[in-house]
Amino acid sequence: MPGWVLRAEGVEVAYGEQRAVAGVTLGLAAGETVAVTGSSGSGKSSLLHCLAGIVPASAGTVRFGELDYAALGDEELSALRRERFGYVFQHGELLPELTVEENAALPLRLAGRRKDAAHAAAAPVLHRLGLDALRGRRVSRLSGGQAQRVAVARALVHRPAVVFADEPTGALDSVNAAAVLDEFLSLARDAGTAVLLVTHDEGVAARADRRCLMHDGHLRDLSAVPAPTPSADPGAGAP
Ligand SMILES: Nc1ncnc2c1ncn2[C@@H]1O[C@H](COP(=O)(O)OP(=O)(O)OP(=O)(O)O)[C@@H](O)[C@H]1O
Repeated sequence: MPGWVLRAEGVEVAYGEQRAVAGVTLGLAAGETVAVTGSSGSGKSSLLHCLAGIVPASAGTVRFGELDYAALGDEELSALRRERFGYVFQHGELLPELTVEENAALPLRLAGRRKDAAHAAAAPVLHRLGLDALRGRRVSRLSGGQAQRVAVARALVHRPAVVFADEPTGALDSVNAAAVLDEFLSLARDAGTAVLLVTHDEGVAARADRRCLMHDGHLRDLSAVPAPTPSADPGAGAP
């Protein structure tokens, strides 16, 4: 078994009577990208929010390394989310009045890094994402594709262990979506960051290392090696 950076076992997420996630076991290895697809309402976002420590599991366990979320206090869980995780959501959720580099450097500033140092650390990430010329521009004045690149930079700038991405390119046209996704995943792989990617888009999912399908709260690993099917003729191939 690989050394999982994140591991969910028998996880359930319930909203009152409704069980959105119904017993999911999933591990993420360092540097690995796992895509979860499934129809609307199948529980993809609920699973992602639970693994990200945003929504509590109503049953089962989620562990980051050896750390069991259920054993962490609110402060510890917030610190884990802020320092070890990154997030890319469909609508970026950037701060529109801040500049590109201020947004990208935010996780480092929240971790107590001084402005100059935080911006210096953000520079190579912005460069990889083709944002050099836009560093001083307010996010409110960017195109959708540019803003989503900034969201990717912000998710990765602090070299998190895991990035959670929910329809990360859902607001972009297909050309922009493919370009942003490629840059995102190659930056994450280079940094050894695991990515949990939730999408309904088969083209997006096809870029992941491993694919899982969510259906009615249950998860199936589509990359798992199928059990060998018994030969129709047991004697075939025998000497
Ligand atoms: N905060 C909530 N309160 C109550 N029910 C919720 C809540 N969030 C999700 N649900 C319900 O849980 C089920 C799973 O929703 P979820 O958003 O996880 O699915 P999804 O696969 O991500 O869907 P989509 O692709 O449409 O985003 C749905 O029936 C949804 O209505």
